[in-house]
Amino acid sequence: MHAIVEQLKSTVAATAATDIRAAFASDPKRFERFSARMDDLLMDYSKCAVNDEIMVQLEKLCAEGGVAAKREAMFAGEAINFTEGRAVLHTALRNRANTPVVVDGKNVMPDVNAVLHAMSGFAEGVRQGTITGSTGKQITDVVNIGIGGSDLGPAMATLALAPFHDGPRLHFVSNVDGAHIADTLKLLQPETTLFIVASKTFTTIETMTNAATARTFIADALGEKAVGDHFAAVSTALDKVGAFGIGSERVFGFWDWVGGRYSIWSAIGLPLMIAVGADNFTEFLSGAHAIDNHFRTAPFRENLPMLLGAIGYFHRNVLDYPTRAILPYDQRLSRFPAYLQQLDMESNGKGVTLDGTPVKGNSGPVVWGEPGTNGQHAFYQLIHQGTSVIPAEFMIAAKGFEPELRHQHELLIANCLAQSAALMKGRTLEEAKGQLLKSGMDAAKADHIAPHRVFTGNRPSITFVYEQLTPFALGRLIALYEHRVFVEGVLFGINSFDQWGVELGKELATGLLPVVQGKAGTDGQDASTTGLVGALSHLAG
Ligand SMILES: O=P(O)(O)OC[C@H]1O[C@](O)(CO)[C@@H](O)[C@@H]1O
Repeated sequence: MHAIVEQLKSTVAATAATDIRAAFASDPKRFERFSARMDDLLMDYSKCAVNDEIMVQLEKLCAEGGVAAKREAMFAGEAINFTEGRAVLHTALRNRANTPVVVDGKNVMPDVNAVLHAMSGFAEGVRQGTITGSTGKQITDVVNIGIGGSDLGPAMATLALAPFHDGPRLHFVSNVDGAHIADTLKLLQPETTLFIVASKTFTTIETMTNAATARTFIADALGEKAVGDHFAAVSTALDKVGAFGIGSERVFGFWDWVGGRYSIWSAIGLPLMIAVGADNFTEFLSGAHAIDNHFRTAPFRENLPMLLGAIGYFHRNVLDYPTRAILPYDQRLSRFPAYLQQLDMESNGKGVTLDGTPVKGNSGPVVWGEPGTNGQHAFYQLIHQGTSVIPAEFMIAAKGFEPELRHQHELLIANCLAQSAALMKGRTLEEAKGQLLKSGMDAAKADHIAPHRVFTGNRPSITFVYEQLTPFALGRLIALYEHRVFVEGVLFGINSFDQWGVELGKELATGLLPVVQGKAGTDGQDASTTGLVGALSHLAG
């Protein structure tokens, strides 16, 4: 592995591969050679600093890194999340072929199908008004209370699939900041509100605290007995849910082999199903299943997740780029960058390899982004002219859902394509100066101003194009990124499926709560924390 990375670095240095602009000038077939398709989903990576030699080496890297074998181990239910002793089987949740998937000697598919069946019965009951609130009124508002993977997936996907949303209104409460639930409850009538408490562990302090506040909201308005009619729960910890007082017919389970950030396909997707209906949810699963099959069978140069992972690794560990920007040209994908932050950074933000030794080189990059065109008017300045190179990942549908606003979609497409072209082409000093002279500026001033109007170009980007953001297309897009994270994790040599890095802060917060409440002193706290506690308590009065 290390040898191929070194080889890739020398290939980059020796072949002037980073001159993407020159590569386009000399090869009219570059787009055909460095793009791949899966049905209507096109991945254009021709604007990355790759050539055939680099692609051959990346393929070799994936082969030597054992990506294919590890992929099969994941699909087969091996306990690849070894620090937690768990299989990693979110793929079983969308296994529309229903082929057996065996964990600890048991085929999990009957349980997966049974939960899906129960979810659709409940979701359709809420949507059609056969499941009502305690006073018999139809549910108009559903509030999902969860955080991290128990929030980001359904929140992102519900927004993304707004054109398919014909069920009750959905709200998402995640933050332990009381402002979040208070602002949400202000909009709601207890009689017509259903809360879904979503927590894999059913111990997460944010979710349990918000759930207790929601419970009081119902009990105060409708009486203690009404609670059962206004709550449902999603969890792997069914014993803990029972103690909260939610009837078993309203509890939807999943399993420890589903990671939180991979759980949108499980009962965590219940709010999405209530919003768009069971058939659309099934389509969403089918899109992901299509990518799963593609990931397992397509050859490297046609395999979208493999290519995306290999190029991601190339950017991070060969070219040393510290971040990547996710730039959907789709307002409805505005939460997709946040979703990918958890997926990618919680999975691959690790410092040790599988054998516990420090990662050589880099592990996962910082992932960030905002939808275009808004980002253009905010941070694209730095992407175009800043001192760091930031690989950008664009995505755009050929068709919007508003035929009457087609001209707006055309503008959106033009902007998306213009950005990747500008990043690649840039503008030389001569071009900048020529433009200024043409505009009538005198030569001395043009000399002075032109450097500020230079774009270095050669800034890499990947663009995804698809027909329309349907449930199928969204499922495909998410699964594509999941497998990209998997490929990169294998190449980094890390376990992508645990998240010990979130634990220390949680432990310290538990210890600090009595200090903040004034029930314990600051003995043993560091001087900064002691000072901050003092300042906050003084200000709170
Ligand atoms: O679903 P739970 O158990 O409430 O956890 C919420 C989130 O918290 C984390 O464990 C991180 O603290 C995530 O991995 C998870 O998605």
